[in-house]
Amino acid sequence: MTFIENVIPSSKYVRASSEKFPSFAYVAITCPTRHLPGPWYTRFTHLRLKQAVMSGQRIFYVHDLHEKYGPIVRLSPNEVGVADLESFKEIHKVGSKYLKSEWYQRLANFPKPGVFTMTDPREHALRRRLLSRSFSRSYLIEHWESVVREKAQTCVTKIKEEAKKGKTDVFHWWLLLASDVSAHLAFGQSFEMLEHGKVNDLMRALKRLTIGAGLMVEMPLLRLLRFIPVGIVQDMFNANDTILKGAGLAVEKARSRRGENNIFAKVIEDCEKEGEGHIDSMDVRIEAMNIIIAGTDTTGVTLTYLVWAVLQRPDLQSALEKEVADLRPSFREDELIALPVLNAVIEETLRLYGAAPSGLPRVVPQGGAKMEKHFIPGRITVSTQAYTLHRDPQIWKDPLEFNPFRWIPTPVDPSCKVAFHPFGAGARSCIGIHLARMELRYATAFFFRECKGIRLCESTTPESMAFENFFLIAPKAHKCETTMDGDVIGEMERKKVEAGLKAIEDDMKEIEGRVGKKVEVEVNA
Ligand code: HEM
Repeated sequence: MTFIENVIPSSKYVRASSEKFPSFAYVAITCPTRHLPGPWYTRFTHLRLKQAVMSGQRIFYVHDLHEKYGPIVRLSPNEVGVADLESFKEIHKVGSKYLKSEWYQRLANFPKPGVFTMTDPREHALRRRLLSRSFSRSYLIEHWESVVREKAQTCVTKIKEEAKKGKTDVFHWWLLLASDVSAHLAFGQSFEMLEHGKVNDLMRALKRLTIGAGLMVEMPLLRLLRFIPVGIVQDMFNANDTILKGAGLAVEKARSRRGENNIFAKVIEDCEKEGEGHIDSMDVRIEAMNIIIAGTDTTGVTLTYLVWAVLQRPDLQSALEKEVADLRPSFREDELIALPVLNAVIEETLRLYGAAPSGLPRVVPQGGAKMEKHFIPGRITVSTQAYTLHRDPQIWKDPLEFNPFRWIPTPVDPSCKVAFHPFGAGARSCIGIHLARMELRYATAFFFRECKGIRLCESTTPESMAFENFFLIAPKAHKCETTMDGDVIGEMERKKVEAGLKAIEDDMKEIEGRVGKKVEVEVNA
């Protein structure tokens, strides 16, 4: 690979050019996106974009470029950012010819692609149809609602116990909840991670492997690290076989007709009954892992930001606490769906803090496409990011304000409805949406019912909660501490006294300024 190919990889025109004229001038002149708006250096290289990706800043970098250059912006010679609503609809509509880019294939760290990483539309449609039935709302309600409810309740009990003793990290607990739910669905048995307060070895290994895959997709040379015989490095870059072996339990459970089945029992049954599609035992293992990867951090992070957003607004917190306090003790999801404040808070959290706001890369079909007023050539990658569309002032009133009441009454403005896509859109939208919403509703309801008056700890600040963006977002500090310890009224009184003393100090300074000398005052508390 020449230097130029390294800077602009996997591009035919660069390969041809580097053989003849290995010069930047040639690259800039032949760049297929040279006519589009964007910083000058993006005609030559993807390095600036890559730097943003590797430092966890991609959504901010791309968002700033849209603010500066408009809804269509060149991000690298082969990639274009799109924040235009009409183009977004075209790219993600059902039956779209814009297919997932090879980025997803490179992300697949297993021997075969699964539903998330498949790029071939026919292969994907067959697999998706098989899995969809197990993720439909009616199937989930019939078979899994009680499991989700029970786990959300256990999780909140743990949070409350810890919060009363001092402080509790809700980020840790929400991740455990989502992990426990996904694993139970995939394996057909509870790993009791909530009960133990920590993830099990298989989940820990899977997490490391996912981090490794995320790094390798950006820096393919890291694959060489597979040969370094150090435990943590092996876990990140070479643990596929061990993990897939562990995932064999998913197959076992699905094939046994005894005891608790997992979601694949239905998939295999349908597959055998109707003879449509094919899913072998390796596919089941891979999909089991995919569901855990796709269903854990997404839900855990979203719940964490929900708590963070609400606890900063005492009026909203009281309204939510009151709404869920009125539920009957054995409430079900149907009743939660009818609660206006609870659902509005979830929607607004998904708008500003949904865990997957990054660019979703798709390839422009052959022949190219017109987007806004620009022509985008075929085979160029276009990516739309929810982070930008969810903050577009042309679509949302006061877009940066966390205001759940914009969702009441529904339906909201039609363009908001189109632009709102925390779960993606079209044929590749999130298959776990009903499960995720069920978890969000139960966890939020139990939390604000059981943990009345819970507060953010001083360690939880806008800086600690700033986004780190590695495809998903997460709080920079990797924690979100809350507390129910101490006397809330006393705490409020202390704050009032402090505010009063500050006001007196300010007045004194002003008087001193006027009289031109220091004034002594005695405060008797
Ligand atoms: C709040 C929680 C969640 C959010 C914000 C979320 C978000 C998303 C988004 C944006 C996509 C589209 C990705 C793309 O186009 O590249 C997606 C796809 C997907 N999600 Fe989720 N997700 C959540 C929860 C879940 C859960 C609980 C599961 C399963 C247990 C799940 C499984 C999947 C799968 C398998 C796909 C790929 C679908 C396909 O390509 O056909 N997600 N999700």
